[in-house]
Amino acid sequence: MQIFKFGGASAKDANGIRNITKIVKEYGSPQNLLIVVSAMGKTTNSLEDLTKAFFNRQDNTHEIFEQIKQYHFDVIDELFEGAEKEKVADDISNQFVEVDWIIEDEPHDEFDYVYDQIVSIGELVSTKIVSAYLNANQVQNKWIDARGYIQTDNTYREGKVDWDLSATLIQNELPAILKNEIIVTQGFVGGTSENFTTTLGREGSDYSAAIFAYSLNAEQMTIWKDVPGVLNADPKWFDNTQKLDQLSYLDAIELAYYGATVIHPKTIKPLQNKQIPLYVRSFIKPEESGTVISNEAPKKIIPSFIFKIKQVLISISPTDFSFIVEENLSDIFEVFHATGVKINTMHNSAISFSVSVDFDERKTPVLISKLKESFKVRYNDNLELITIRHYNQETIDRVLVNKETLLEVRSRHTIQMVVKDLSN
Ligand SMILES: Nc1ncnc2c1ncn2[C@@H]1O[C@H](COP(=O)(O)OP(=O)(O)O)[C@@H](O)[C@H]1O
Ligand SMILES: N[C@@H](CC(=O)OP(=O)(O)O)C(=O)O
Repeated sequence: MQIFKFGGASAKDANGIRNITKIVKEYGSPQNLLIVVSAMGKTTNSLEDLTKAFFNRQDNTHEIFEQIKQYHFDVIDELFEGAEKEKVADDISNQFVEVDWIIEDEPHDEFDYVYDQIVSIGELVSTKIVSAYLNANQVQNKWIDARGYIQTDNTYREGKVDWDLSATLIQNELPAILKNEIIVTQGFVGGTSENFTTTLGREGSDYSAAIFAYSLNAEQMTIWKDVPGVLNADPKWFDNTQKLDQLSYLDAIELAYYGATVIHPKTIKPLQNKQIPLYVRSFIKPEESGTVISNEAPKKIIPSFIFKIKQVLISISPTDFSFIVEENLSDIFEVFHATGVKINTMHNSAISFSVSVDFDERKTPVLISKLKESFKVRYNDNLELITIRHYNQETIDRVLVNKETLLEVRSRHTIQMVVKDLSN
């Protein structure tokens, strides 16, 4: 059993979908292959814009949606002909109608719930297109709705997976189908016991693929990316990156956790639990070997760099004479939990607790005002968080050129620095 995952970058246009088909034909097998696909290109961002526009009752709500639809219909136009084209276009129109119904009403429901009902459409339509194109090109496959298999609670935008139920549903139904044909399904989406749609968190399609891999006891999982494999830094920010041919599960979890966006952080643990190797390979050069993530540690350790921008460094101190650890930490964590803000790094002294978090236009102001109800709060925004895994002094010096360090946290293998860019 193999799992392939194709992300938005690989399915961004008609040529991308042709390339996916070529890869499946060359490197996949006609049975025992489950393919997880994300929304096409940057569709999820556009659907987020649509959800916000709908909530803010913006005049351009319908215009944004029309652009999203047109993007998909243009791809269908390029990929299919005649009756087949009409059939696929009809199917996609029917999917989009579900969103039309939502945005024609007034926004009454909770934002996160509505977000999931709208944003999930990206994966539903991309998989219909990919599945139809594969079938039209001699790759027999069945489209399945992941919402019937990946079961979550109702934490919208960050659905918590019910592993036992999901694994049971997957094991009960999918192996029989996979004996005869390939399955094509959605990443990122799940379903609740009441049949509402949830999403698993941004970039969660890798995680979906891992849930299927775990539940089906796959021999291996491959994520096809626009990079040659896992590199020691994001090539969008860093020149002269090096490919890591081999990576231990532990290092991969740490890199993803600290923000290496090449793999969703929740992806690795389920694979590690079942010792399923994860291959990260290039859809541009599929013949190359990529990176393998498994139990085997590489012989040579290469330092890795992770940058996160738009950081807010928040310093929290008691308004009375109490110490931070003994008396205040649980209250502070409670506020972070209640506002759904994740801490990227933290440090405490006797009377202050500092954290760095991603700036979020909705959540950050709420977090700060809630903290201000009980604490003295100071904050600094527009900062960067630099993490170096397997650091040494030379690597630290390299990243700190023209930066002022505001916070530093070190462990044996990892250093994190919150810095201000002085060149702006
Ligand atoms: N350490 C890293 N190694 C490789 N790519 C990285 C790394 N960190 C971040 N990236 C970024 O991850 C991107 C691929 O992931 P992503 O855009 O989520 O793909 P997809 O959406 O197609 O699944 C690359 O284009 C690269 O910019
Ligand atoms: N489409 C979702 C889920 C996802 O994982 O996408 P990608 O595989 O393109 O990162 C997102 O953009 O968040």
